[in-house]
Amino acid sequence: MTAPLLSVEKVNVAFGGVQAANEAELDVMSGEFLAIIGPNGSGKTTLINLCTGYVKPKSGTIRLDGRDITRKKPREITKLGIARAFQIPQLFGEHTVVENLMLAVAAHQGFWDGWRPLNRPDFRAEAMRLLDMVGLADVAEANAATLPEGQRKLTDIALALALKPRLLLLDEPTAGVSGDEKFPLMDRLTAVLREQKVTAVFVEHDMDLVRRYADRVAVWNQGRVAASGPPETVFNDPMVLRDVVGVV
Ligand SMILES: Nc1ncnc2c1ncn2[C@@H]1O[C@H](COP(=O)(O)OP(=O)(O)OP(=O)(O)O)[C@@H](O)[C@H]1O
Repeated sequence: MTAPLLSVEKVNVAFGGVQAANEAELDVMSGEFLAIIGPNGSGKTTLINLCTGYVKPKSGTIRLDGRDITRKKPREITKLGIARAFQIPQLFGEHTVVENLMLAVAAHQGFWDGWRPLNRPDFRAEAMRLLDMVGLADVAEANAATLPEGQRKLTDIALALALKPRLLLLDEPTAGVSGDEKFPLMDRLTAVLREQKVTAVFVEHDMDLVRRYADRVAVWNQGRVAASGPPETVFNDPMVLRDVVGVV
């Protein structure tokens, strides 16, 4: 059997009396598009924080391609290949879209030291390549603050791809996006990730999106996976329907 790209092994973390990860176990296979669903407060964002180094577990191990990354800093984890797209895209609104991308490209290449000129042709070319990939070349010169939410999300994805990740973690990629924009956004996102061979884990509350886009669903409940499998199996599980889908 192939080894998982990411493995979460018996991970525990508590905040006060809340057990946000409770002997959590999860394997993510290379090439998967895995959805994480579950009730509010069940630990979905904590899982992302653990895998990106923003929260350290009390016990347990997290591995990327077999390598222990449990105690590594967020920057080191990014370098090893895990990127994250935030629920609320963090863009420099007063700068153009392409300038935002150029900063990410420069940072990834180690040029983020505040004085080197960032406006290099090679940074711009790479930034434009990434924007083209997510379908935003036309708005490259627009101020980031003027973009509609769906395009802001795609810009955020392009920023994450600038880091050349093997695994991308997305916390509610369509949160705040209008109903009309959701499906085109997810179509573009999944196409780009498959084309770039990036494995993805996405936390999602919209079950229509999960049914349509996930290869596999992991149902989070009380800090651990309560069920997992292809969408058609998971959404026919009476426990999931009763305890999770009814409340998400
Ligand atoms: N940094 C923190 N400090 C204190 N408590 C936290 C922290 N992070 C998470 N928690 C708590 O841990 C539990 C799990 O939170 P988490 O955000 O991971 O859940 P979630 O499943 O992502 O919820 P939602 O669907 O509402 O985003 C919650 O009770 C939350 O209040």
